[in-house]
Amino acid sequence: MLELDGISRSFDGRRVLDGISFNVEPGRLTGFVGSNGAGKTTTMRIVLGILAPDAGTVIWKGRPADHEARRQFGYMPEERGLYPKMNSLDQLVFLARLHGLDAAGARRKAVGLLEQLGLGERMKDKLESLSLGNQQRVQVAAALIHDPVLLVLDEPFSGLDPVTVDTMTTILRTTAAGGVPVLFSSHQLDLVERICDDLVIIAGGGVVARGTVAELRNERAGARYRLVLGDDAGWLRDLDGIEVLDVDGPRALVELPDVSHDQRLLTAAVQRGPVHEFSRVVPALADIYREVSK
Ligand SMILES: Nc1ncnc2c1ncn2[C@@H]1O[C@H](COP(=O)(O)OP(=O)(O)OP(=O)(O)O)[C@@H](O)[C@H]1O
Repeated sequence: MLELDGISRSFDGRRVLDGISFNVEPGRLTGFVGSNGAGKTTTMRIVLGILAPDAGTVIWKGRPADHEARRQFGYMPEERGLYPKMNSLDQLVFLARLHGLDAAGARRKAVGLLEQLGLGERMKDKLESLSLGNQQRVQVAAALIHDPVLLVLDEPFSGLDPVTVDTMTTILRTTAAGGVPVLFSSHQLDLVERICDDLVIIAGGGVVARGTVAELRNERAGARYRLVLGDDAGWLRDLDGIEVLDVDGPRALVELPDVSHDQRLLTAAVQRGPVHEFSRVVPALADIYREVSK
């Protein structure tokens, strides 16, 4: 539904984005990952129309995104940008009115969102008096105040404790479940791996990997297997065509010529005795990230 097609952008003659293309599908959480300075914020700003690309197109529902389409996008910028001295309710009412709601409608919407985000009791407190996690919730509320058709968030999880991470995750999931494409950047790979449906990794100005987390992990999994047997696994060294990488008592790590040999290995192990664990070693997202970002 959101499509980035060949987006390029330079600053002071230095090319930061060089033909970035990927899609963000409705109803899915897409994680956007890349090292510091890889160009995530620049990409998001281009999606929102805050920055213009030197080349390429942002396409929304099959057409180049124009001002009208972008008015309906929701954005939580890296620099946040709400007023610290104003209370949450007033800020949200103000934003809702900018989006065309009347006074009563704006208030209803703002109160509803704040209550949904667990801030009902604090809505009259100045933003600066709230904890970082609660401030972040207000920032998300600001991005959601006009029921956006697309939600883009720059590092929404940064600085949050595990409980607030869960609240933020629920907010993003609920938004996605309503059919909204959600794109968020993060440096917390374990978190990205856990919550996102699709993943885009950028490095060196381009997209170096994209797909579902499972696809990316399975594509890069070799034919390496971990076994935990009933007793010493040293006998695996005598099996033809199997490279034993490590044996530690009943535990072993082996490499097969390819995955089609796995049943032969399993059968041999079962014939010898109990098999407590037999699993293909699949790389973690952090390993994939390291590999593709080199
Ligand atoms: N307005 C600007 N003028 C000059 N250079 C810029 C500008 N905006 C971004 N850059 C440069 O472009 C590169 C990409 O920056 P960007 O903020 O998009 O990266 P990022 O992936 O979001 O990084 P981080 O993870 O650290 O937030 C950086 O080298 C940055 O210094």
